[in-house]
Amino acid sequence: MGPMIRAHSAAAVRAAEEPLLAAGEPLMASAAFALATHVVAELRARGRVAGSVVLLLVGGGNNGGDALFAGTHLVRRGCQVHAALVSDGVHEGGLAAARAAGVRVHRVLDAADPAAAVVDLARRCGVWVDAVTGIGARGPLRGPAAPVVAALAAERSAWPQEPVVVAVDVPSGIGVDDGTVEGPVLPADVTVTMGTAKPGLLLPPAAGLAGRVEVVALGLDGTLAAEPPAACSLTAADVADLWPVPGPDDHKYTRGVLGIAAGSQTYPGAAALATAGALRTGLGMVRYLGPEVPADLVRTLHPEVVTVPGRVQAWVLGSGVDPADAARTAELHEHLSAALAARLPVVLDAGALTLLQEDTRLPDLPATAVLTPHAGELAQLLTACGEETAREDVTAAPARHARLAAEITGATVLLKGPTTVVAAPAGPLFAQQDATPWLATAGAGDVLAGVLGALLAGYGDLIASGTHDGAHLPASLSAAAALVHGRAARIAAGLPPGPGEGRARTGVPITAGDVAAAVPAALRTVLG
Ligand SMILES: NC(=O)C1=CN([C@@H]2O[C@H](COP(=O)(O)OP(=O)(O)OC[C@H]3O[C@@H](n4cnc5c(N)ncnc54)[C@H](O)[C@@H]3O)[C@@H](O)[C@H]2O)[C@@H](O)CC1
Ligand SMILES: [K+]
Repeated sequence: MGPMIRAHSAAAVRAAEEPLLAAGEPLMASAAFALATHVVAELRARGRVAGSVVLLLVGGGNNGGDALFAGTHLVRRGCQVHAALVSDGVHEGGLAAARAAGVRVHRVLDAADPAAAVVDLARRCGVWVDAVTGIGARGPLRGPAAPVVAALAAERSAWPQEPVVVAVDVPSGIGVDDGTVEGPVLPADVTVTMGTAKPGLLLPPAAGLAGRVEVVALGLDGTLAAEPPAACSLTAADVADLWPVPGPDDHKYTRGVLGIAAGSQTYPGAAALATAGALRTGLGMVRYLGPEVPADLVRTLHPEVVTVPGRVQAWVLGSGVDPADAARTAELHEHLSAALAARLPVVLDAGALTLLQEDTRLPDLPATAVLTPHAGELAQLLTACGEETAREDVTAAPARHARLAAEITGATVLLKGPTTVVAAPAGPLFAQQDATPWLATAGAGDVLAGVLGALLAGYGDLIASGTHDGAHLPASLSAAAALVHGRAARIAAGLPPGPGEGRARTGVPITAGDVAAAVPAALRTVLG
């Protein structure tokens, strides 16, 4: 289990590089050697290295320079290397070294149709190295590089035996700092990233185009370790560090009591699923508060649940609650007021998000309130806050919108999606890609609310005491809950717990109940 994947912004990487470059550190030489090593490893994994034909797509900056120098090493390893120059000027030293080493240079921009010329060349190459732009990119790809990359992206998926695509630093054209994809991008199998990961390699939708991310430290790790990351992804090891494990002196109240006000006459299942998620996560007690129908169901399914009011250390409010139900929303308001007054953590899900939209407290929430919208709910919430937003705006830039909502409301925002993004008003963004598309099923969100609520309840006293690290703890716990929930879904679907683990398999359909039932198995892979 590796440590947290930390990503830093382009500006932070440049600032960290500066003193090393000033001291004469040969960063590009190191980057190029590491890149060549990774290309060789990919070739070896697929057959032989010598005799392989490699295409370098070379842009006008140092990103292209990395590839040209890497080309010299690949020639030495017996590869036939072609460099397609997709910019009028390219790194001079790199070009001279590449030519001297025997890299075949193609000035494709002189062709009548540069995209067709590159595709022609690419068809002869088993590995494509994407070095058009790196952290120096401004906006989506433009100029002649844009149609070239678009043509290669189309060509790649049309191949019976797809080429291996290795992106240098980032897949060219992604939003390096925000993970947006606003123009053509060539999806990579591997991204060899320099110094540290970049936010766009973790954040959706760009993260889905980066493939496996290999970080080449380049000696920047010391400097960057002291810098808070711009984005990060928790690993199982991080979650194990965060997870509350009971000691011999613990009892149910010290382990955490979670109040759940979820479910309704119309949607009683939400109450059962949120409760199931919470109980399987492990906590002292669940107190379910709601009308008779869901309460009966909860008691029948989970006799360990208490259904009378009393002390709690965290709340889950709103899953399966109809915002048009006046009596029920009045109860939610009451619970929310009590939670906020006591500085207790509170998960605001589904119906609670809708009722928040008319609430004067919306811009004044603490980071200990965790909102759990999906893209459509986040768009509605932002619109209610005066930021006209459509669902598509959120899916195109999830991190930016989650952060905006956190800044406006003061709350922590867990944005549900294929990749879960967590944003607090300050501090790093979290991106968790632990689940499987099978998790897109009714009730899965209720289970997540329960898992998160239980985890927050375990930290409830600490959070209420205000002695924790400000905004960061609820965000870290939210990311941890997303990881465990995602792993539970994978296990329930018959997949290996971590996305990178085991043979690629399709998995089988799951229900939300299956996910809740698999939470202990997911925790076994985390806590051991
Ligand atoms: N500073 C250094 O010595 C090091 C830099 N490294 C590499 O250098 C990269 C950064 O190099 P640069 O700062 O030269 O920048 P890049 O090479 O990332 O990009 C700059 C080039 O891309 C063009 N460009 C910018 N936006 C574009 C767009 N939207 N569409 C098409 N072309 C666009 C520019 O005109 C310029 O030619 C890193 O990503 C990394 O790969 C590594 O070699 C490590 C050491
Ligand atoms: K690149």
